[in-house]
Amino acid sequence: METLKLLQTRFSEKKLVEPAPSRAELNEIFKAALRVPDHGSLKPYHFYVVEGQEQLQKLSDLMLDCCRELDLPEKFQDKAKKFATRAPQVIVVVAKIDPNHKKAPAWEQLVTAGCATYATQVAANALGYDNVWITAKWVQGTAIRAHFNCEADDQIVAFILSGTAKERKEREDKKLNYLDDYVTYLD
Ligand SMILES: Cc1cc2nc3c(=O)[nH]c(=O)nc-3n(C[C@H](O)[C@H](O)[C@H](O)COP(=O)(O)O)c2cc1C
Repeated sequence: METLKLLQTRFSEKKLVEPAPSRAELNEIFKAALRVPDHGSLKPYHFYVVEGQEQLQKLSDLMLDCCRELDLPEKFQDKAKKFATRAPQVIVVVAKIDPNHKKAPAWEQLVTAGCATYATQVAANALGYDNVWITAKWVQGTAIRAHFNCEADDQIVAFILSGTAKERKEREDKKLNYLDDYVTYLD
């Protein structure tokens, strides 16, 4: 699909089934993610690809642990229990933050990790796949942070649920109707 059209019509899909991007396709996707703007060329992110029932179930169990640790309401526990069945692949994006970097403060590094997440989503879309970026409060849980090797200042910024939409929505650009609310030209 034409690049501009893809960017203008991107949307999330939450009901995801097989197929998900293959290893070779993921390599192409991550090559796109690694080209996002990056003050200081720090590459302040790491991607973990979680696939297969065993690993997805492990992640679901960890989420449940974190719900208990953080005393999250029942609805989060229900979501955690169902997590392993939500998508065939989950791409976890961890912002690897150096709080003492001279040029790029922590917030800039976090923004770069966010850009890398978005680039991952859109690159997968360009290959014909669908996804949704979720987080939820369990990203602060001790067990999940440890599972993804988070150091003290690191932050899990995304679980990208990845696969193919069960029933793909039509692409539309209706969200471009209210540009004036978000854009001001100072001329
Ligand atoms: C940092 C971040 C965290 C998000 N966390 C969640 C989440 O936990 N659950 C959720 O349903 N959507 C979450 N979203 C929003 C979805 O990714 C998505 O953008 C939203 O459902 C709107 O759909 P659209 O992308 O098709 O416009 C998050 C988005 C961002 C940028």
